Amino acid sequence: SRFAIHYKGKESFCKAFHFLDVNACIPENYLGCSSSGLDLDLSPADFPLRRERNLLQQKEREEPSNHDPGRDTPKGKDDPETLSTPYKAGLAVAGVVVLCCGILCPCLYKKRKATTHTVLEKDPNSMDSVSSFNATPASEKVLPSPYRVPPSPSRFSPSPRLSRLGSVHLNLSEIVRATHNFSPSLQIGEGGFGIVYKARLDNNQMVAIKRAKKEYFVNLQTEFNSEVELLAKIDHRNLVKLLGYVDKGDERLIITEYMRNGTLREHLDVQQGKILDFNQRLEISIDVAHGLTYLHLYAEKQIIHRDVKSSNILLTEGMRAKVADFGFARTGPVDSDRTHISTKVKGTMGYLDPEYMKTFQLTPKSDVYSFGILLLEIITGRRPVEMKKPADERVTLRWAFRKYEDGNVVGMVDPLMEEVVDEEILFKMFALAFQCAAPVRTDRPDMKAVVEQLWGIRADYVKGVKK
Ligand SMILES: Nc1ncnc2c1ncn2[C@@H]1O[C@H](COP(=O)(O)OP(=O)(O)OP(=O)(O)O)[C@@H](O)[C@H]1O
Repeated sequence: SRFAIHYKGKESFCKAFHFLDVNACIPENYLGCSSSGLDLDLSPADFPLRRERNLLQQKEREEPSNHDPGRDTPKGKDDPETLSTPYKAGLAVAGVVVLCCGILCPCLYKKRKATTHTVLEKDPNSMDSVSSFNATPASEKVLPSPYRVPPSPSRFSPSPRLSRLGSVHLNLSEIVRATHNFSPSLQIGEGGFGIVYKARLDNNQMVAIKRAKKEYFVNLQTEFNSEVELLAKIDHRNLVKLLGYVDKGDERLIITEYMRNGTLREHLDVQQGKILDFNQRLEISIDVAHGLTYLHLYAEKQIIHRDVKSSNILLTEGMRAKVADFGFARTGPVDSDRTHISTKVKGTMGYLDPEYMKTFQLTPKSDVYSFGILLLEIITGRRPVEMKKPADERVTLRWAFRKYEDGNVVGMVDPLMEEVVDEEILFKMFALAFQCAAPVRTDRPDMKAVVEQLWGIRADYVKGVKK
């Protein structure tokens, strides 16, 4: 019966082995091949995940944009030689209007200038200082599928505004004061986007402030806009809340709620002092699954996070988990009859969906894949790739599935966790992780189904604990 319960997980993962063997996907990519089209040029010696992510970003920076608006402008319309007389008359009227604006604008500008460094004001117009997020540029085709359920019109209504968000009135001088002029003593971390500081605002609220690195400034502009635009539309207890931003001069700052207990990865590494027990790990998994379900199904626009990993899961004082870092996130297909977006591969190696890497087709199921890898990480404590282990044990997904097939789920549990967990519960957790990490996205459950399975596992676990 155990086999029957977990069969789907096994079947999917057997296909995974086949897929990975055929495409030489896992080990080779990590060791420097570029079967997916990404020239990652990685070697075991310089494997740190951050480096890979930076390489992916760097690769993207190197790619010239193929939708230069200047180049795309059709000749004729803007060419004065080819304009008709009524068109010229129209231009003359437009010229007068522009002249009037030229006279009036300095007055209007003066009025606006006072608010340019204020962030997320209650007035929805304060968003004007953020460049709009281009969800589907010309190069990112959206392909049709007959399977997608039509979304409700409200979910995809255009130009969502920020007025419903709680807001913090911030300006640069307040942030400079709160961070003691970006003092290293207040630094709490550093990521691909820049340095993160903690700070106490004038209203006594603790916040985290991400400051873009100036040297990467131009290249990170899209990432900044993406993070701000997406975070601004989101309000869910399992997603880190945006409190404000500054986009002024050469400063780009994102202010989010401060998460006192740091990242999930830090806890798995016991850097915060206490070992996570099984119940905490299960609750964290459920929280993350809730957050992702919200992004995929219930947000105003479908959002695909693209960088689900343990260092992007932050924990509150009460050890509730929230998904953070929306720098790579993007909106899903806009039309109801579309299922995926063709786009550049972004994310962190080890968590990246192999089908997305191969086909460049992004769907919410890429997040499901990353969640599967995260689930393995949560139960075993291992990173997705453990470079210090012998070659055949390095890739956690492979290592875990082999043990699972041998029926040795107990032997896979994080050795730091001393608690004895019922074997049946562990089988279910691993089976779910393998389903999520199936190589083909159609074999993966959606996040809502994942949540339901996790609820079932929690119910069984609680029953077992009460016995
Ligand atoms: N809201 C927050 N509250 C508390 N700590 C935070 C917060 N945001 C970020 N941090 C800390 O700052 C570190 C860097 O975060 P950031 O999101 O910039 O990068 P990352 O996700 O770790 O790496 P990368 O951006 O390369 O994926 C995190 O690992 C975490 O320790």
